[in-house]
Amino acid sequence: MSVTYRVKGGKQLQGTVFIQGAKNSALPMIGAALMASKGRTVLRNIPIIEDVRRAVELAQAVGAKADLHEAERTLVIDASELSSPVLPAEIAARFRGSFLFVPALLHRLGEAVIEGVGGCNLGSRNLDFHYNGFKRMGATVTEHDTDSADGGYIHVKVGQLQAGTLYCDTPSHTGTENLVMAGALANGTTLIKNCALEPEVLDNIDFLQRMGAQIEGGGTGFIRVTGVEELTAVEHTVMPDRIDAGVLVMACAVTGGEVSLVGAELEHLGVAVDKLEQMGVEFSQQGAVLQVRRERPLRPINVITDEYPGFATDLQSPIMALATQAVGESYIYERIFDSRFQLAEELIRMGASIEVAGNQRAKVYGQTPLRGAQTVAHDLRSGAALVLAGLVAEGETEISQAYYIDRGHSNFAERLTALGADVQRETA
Ligand SMILES: CC(=O)N[C@H]1[C@@H](OP(=O)(O)OP(=O)(O)OC[C@H]2O[C@@H](n3ccc(=O)[nH]c3=O)[C@H](O)[C@@H]2O)O[C@H](CO)[C@@H](O)[C@@H]1O
Ligand SMILES: C=C(OP(=O)(O)O)C(=O)O
Repeated sequence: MSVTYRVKGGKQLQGTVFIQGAKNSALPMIGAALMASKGRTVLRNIPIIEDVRRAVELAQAVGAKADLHEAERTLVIDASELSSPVLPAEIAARFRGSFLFVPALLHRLGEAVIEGVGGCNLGSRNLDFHYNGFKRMGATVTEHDTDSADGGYIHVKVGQLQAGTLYCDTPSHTGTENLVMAGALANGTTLIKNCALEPEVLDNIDFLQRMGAQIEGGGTGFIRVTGVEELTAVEHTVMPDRIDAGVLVMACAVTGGEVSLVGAELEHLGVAVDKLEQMGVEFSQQGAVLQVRRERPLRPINVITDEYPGFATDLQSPIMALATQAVGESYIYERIFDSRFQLAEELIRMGASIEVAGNQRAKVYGQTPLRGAQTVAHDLRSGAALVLAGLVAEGETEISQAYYIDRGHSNFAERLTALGADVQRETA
């Protein structure tokens, strides 16, 4: 099935929009739920996105019962019987979060067979911190035909994971989550150094603690996990998605509108708030509602992506689109991924003036009028960013390969349309 978005520009966004549950919280929680050997896990505020649908299919493929109640945004998982250690390529290679199933398979079945890992193509996306951690805990990791056309598979095997001293060379988001989950049912106390501080990592630790895991130090660079005998199925509400919120803030800002975001938390946006304020976006948090507006002309900005609370790399593409409408020269330095600028060529096709130097530095010269064009979403956030560009472009912007948008933003076209935009989603 191919998905295309069509955006007709020129409408100011006004009104109220609901922020979805966080993709990057929900996915590790689905992996963690497979560690409960009895009972039913209930995850509320689950985002209804393609990555979650794939995660549900993957949970079913390894033998769990997983029912996604879309209208209730609730996922119920019964992992009392797991039957297969195989993460099949046709599902696992379609999203990054598939790799978050590995600790549960190691604990429950003593092995995991990884036929593929997907996710946005952003340059190198190594997994050495994860594999090295599993090895330090006693696992063997064997590659089988990984150079072949079908990619082969990786086999991780262990009797029982043993506690160890582990580390991430840089504070990897899913790396931290996987090592914490590996420690949760291991024999002894595991120390993990240089951990990620992202709010979703903390949400997942909170979930694991409810399940009975003994974890200390979440939110610091050092996490200590003392393995327990078993984890219990519990109920948890997934935190709001700060990237979904950031994208919608920028959608409002690019059109010069005024929008209330229900469920968005300013603090979760980290440095992005300060950068957007410098550009001329006004924020006011009233309880669980974040009010956003932009009246004055947008000012240019310098952005360096960084781990939380730095400027999130997942908001780098949207701010590139926004910067095309700022008056002056903006500078973007992408530090986290080594190839996350494929958006630039698409924005240039729409009339933007952007210079990319090497793979990680870009200058955006604004303000340039944008015109509708045929564009391609190269990954999730570049797809969302093209929708933002389309909101201020003259005429119609077509975004193909838009399955990527559906991977991470639920009902994106409908939510923008409810704010007054003209965005259509088509499938063929
Ligand atoms: C499902 C999920 O949560 N995805 C998020 C997660 O991805 P993900 O967890 O894959 O991102 P990481 O934080 O692990 O990766 C960041 C950088 O570290 C490098 N690295 C990572 C692990 C490793 O073992 N070796 C290594 O070299 C990667 O190549 C990359 O350059 O964090 C990213 C960075 O905030 C976000 O963009 C993604 O939305
Ligand atoms: C890079 C992203 O996701 P993933 O890690 O799931 O590919 C993203 O959410 O922008």
